[in-house]
Amino acid sequence: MTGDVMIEASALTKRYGAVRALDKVSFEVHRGEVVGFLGPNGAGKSTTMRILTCFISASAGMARVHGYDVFDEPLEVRRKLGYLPQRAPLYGEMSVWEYLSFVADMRNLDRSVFRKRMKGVVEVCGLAQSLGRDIRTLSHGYRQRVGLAQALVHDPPILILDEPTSDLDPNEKAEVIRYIKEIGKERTILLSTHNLSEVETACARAIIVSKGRVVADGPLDGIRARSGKVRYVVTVHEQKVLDGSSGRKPPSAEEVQESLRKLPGVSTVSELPTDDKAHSFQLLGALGQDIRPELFSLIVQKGWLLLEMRRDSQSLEDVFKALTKGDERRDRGRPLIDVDDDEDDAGDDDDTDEDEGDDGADEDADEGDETSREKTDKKD
Ligand SMILES: Nc1ncnc2c1ncn2[C@@H]1O[C@H](COP(=O)(O)OP(=O)(O)OP(=O)(O)O)[C@@H](O)[C@H]1O
Repeated sequence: MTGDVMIEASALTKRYGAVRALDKVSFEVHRGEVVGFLGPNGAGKSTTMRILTCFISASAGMARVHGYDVFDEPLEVRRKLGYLPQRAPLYGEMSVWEYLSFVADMRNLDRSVFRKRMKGVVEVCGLAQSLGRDIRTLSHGYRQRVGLAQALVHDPPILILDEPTSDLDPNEKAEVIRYIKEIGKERTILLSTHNLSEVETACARAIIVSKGRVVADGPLDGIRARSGKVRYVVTVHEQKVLDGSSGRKPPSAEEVQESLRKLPGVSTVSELPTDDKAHSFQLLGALGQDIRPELFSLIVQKGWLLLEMRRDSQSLEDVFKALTKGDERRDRGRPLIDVDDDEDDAGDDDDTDEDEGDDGADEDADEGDETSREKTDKKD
């Protein structure tokens, strides 16, 4: 293994027939990091994760997990990682304990090692009260906890979690994220999600993919600052003016907007909805400039009654939207436009359904889904 790189993807490309799902995706995840893997629907998150976990092969490029090549050394890779796919591979008729011991058997774990390990796993996933219950009787949130537990049974140093909180209610989401944070204290985690607040809670770094490409990779603060803009929110009273400005009339929204727009350094002014008797506006300005003094002078000079003024860097959500704009992928596919790397892909140009996984259970159902989705895409 080179240094402490635990996951390495280098120029990963994946084609499903005419669809280029991944286009030279490269990134590294280091020991101890909890990295958010973000992207809109169809951006290529699951495809990347399925390659890293040896469930499908790439059309081109290279990936290593804990220093092992996912194509040449899949058994070592699987030993080193725990994987929670989008739909956890669970057997509803088994109890939680039966299921986890079944997973341990699949992994050839010694019984005594399994029992010892279960203590920690059960605690960190909050399953102590549910071990005897049939999985089918559990809520979504608890099922995801069982999914997390199965990924931890063999004590892997690396976890790959594919949208572990989708389908959960807000309380369940918060719970699962709490468990992930706890687990992340001792492991390296790649966590895919649509939920930006989850990334802000659990991760210090994020990788954003869009249309099969990495469009941002770095600490969250760096990504937020990427837009090069800061945001100001200014709110003034709709019906009152500043004390001592009695001769003046309260401003109209148009007047406020027009005056704000004229301030030097302001690039965009947009009105924000508000329930109060107020006019509220969002302004965008350059990152290196602070226009609050000018804003304040303007407001005093006009005699407006200021209710709120704040300045903050753009939110992760703003940057995410800007970076992934137009990537709705409603067609769930992206046609192959350039074919510049054909020579890399000899013999693997038209990957069809190719789950190589042996995780059983619902994974089989996934495979069926994929086959039919692939057929639909091909027909289209
Ligand atoms: N088996 C398949 N056959 C054909 N196309 C596929 C297959 N699996 C994925 N795709 C396509 O590859 C692209 C990337 O899909 P992927 O599932 O990796 O995205 P994602 O970012 O995980 O999306 P989501 O958040 O919706 O799960 C999409 O256009 C999708 O339609």
